[in-house]
Amino acid sequence: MSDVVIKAEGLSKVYRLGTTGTGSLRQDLQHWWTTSILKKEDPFFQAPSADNHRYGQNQLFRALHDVNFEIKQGEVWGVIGSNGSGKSTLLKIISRIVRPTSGTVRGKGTISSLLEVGTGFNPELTGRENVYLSGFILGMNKHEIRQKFDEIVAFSGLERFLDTPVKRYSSGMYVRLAFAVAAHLEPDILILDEVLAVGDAEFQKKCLGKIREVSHTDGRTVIFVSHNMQAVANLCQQALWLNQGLVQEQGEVSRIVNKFLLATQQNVTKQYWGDTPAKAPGNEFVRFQSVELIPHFFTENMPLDVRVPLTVRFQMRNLVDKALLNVHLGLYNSNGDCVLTIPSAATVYREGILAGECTIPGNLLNDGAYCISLFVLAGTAPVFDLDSCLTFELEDYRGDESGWKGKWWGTVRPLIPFPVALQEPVLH
Ligand SMILES: Nc1ncnc2c1ncn2[C@@H]1O[C@H](COP(=O)(O)OP(=O)(O)OP(=O)(O)O)[C@@H](O)[C@H]1O
Repeated sequence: MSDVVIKAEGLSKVYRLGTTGTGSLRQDLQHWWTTSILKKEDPFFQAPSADNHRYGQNQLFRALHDVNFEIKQGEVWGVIGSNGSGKSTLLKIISRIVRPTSGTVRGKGTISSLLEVGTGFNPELTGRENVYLSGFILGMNKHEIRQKFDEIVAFSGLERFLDTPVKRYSSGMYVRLAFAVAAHLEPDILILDEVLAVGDAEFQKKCLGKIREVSHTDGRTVIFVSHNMQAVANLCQQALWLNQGLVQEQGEVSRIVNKFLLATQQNVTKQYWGDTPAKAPGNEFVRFQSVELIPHFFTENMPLDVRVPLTVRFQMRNLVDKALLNVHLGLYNSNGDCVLTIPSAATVYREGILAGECTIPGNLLNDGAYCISLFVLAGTAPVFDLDSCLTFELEDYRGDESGWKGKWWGTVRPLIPFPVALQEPVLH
């Protein structure tokens, strides 16, 4: 299709132990710059140890395997996955810093990658000189760079260190400058790796704002790696979930993030889209504003236990006057089985914000991980599915009178009175 700007087909990457790679992105880039561009020896280079990498036969390690996806013009994609799942490798391949072992990535338009900018920094040159150098490497002329220079410097907040060689910068300062350069070059495609892992909260907020501006206002394509699921969910429309080098799933961001969180057992007990209505899940009929799981009693740092009643509360904008709507709450266990469905009554609503809540009683669900989906229907016709919007885990309180301390068999474990009494004692 004509609006596809990046297409990856059958992408695989196999690393050979000890050829290159330190496990640290900055050191990798520094090593590549020193050895491949400056043609010098890198005195600080250390190959990764076998302790922290799982290598297969013949010292080969498969970092990516048969990865396929298409990214369209103006889309913002989040690449998510656990540590070592291949996210940075994928970004390095798209940025053309690393070659795939097999498969292809085809791109359309200019790519500005935080990796590439960071790689281009010469440690001996000052911040100011590196801004110009990066601009030149990325094809800008002196006049264009000068026009952007003040904005880049102001964004980085590094005015006082502009004439300091970047080898004296902390890794946070380094990334601030690299991000400022990459984001201000007006690329067609902006590639960002873990920009939120460094820097203070204020800078992270600024980065998020800039990414939003680059994508929403300027309509550019952004690919964004982060471990911050809240940021991914707020910023991106699509997500690609990598698991041990394989694409576990890809698609609409909230569905993928929630599945990932459920799989990695991180609880999501609240989602709020009130500040970002354009990003809120929904369509031309309804749009969700918030959804929340409220335990009736809760001890901080203690797992939720099976006795606790759980209220699910949501707010949703109804965009069609006199719409006949009903909402179904679906509760699923970690096998994907539907444990129960709770329907609201079908009602004709005026246009406006609807609020609903229902409570799953305590002493009903078994130990385990759960997710909740909300389905909006018009009678029986589907209107919108808010898939896997809340995830949580329950633990048994292990205080059962039967003395059994393990998990109960069955999908549910309701507390149903079961008195057993001696009816006819044997008389001796
Ligand atoms: N140059 C290299 N040589 C050998 N192995 C490498 C090299 N670069 C990465 N790896 C290995 O490939 C796997 C994928 O690494 P990658 O950095 O792409 O993962 P990631 O998902 O970005 O991880 P993280 O979230 O920790 O940054 C890891 O096990 C890593 O140790």
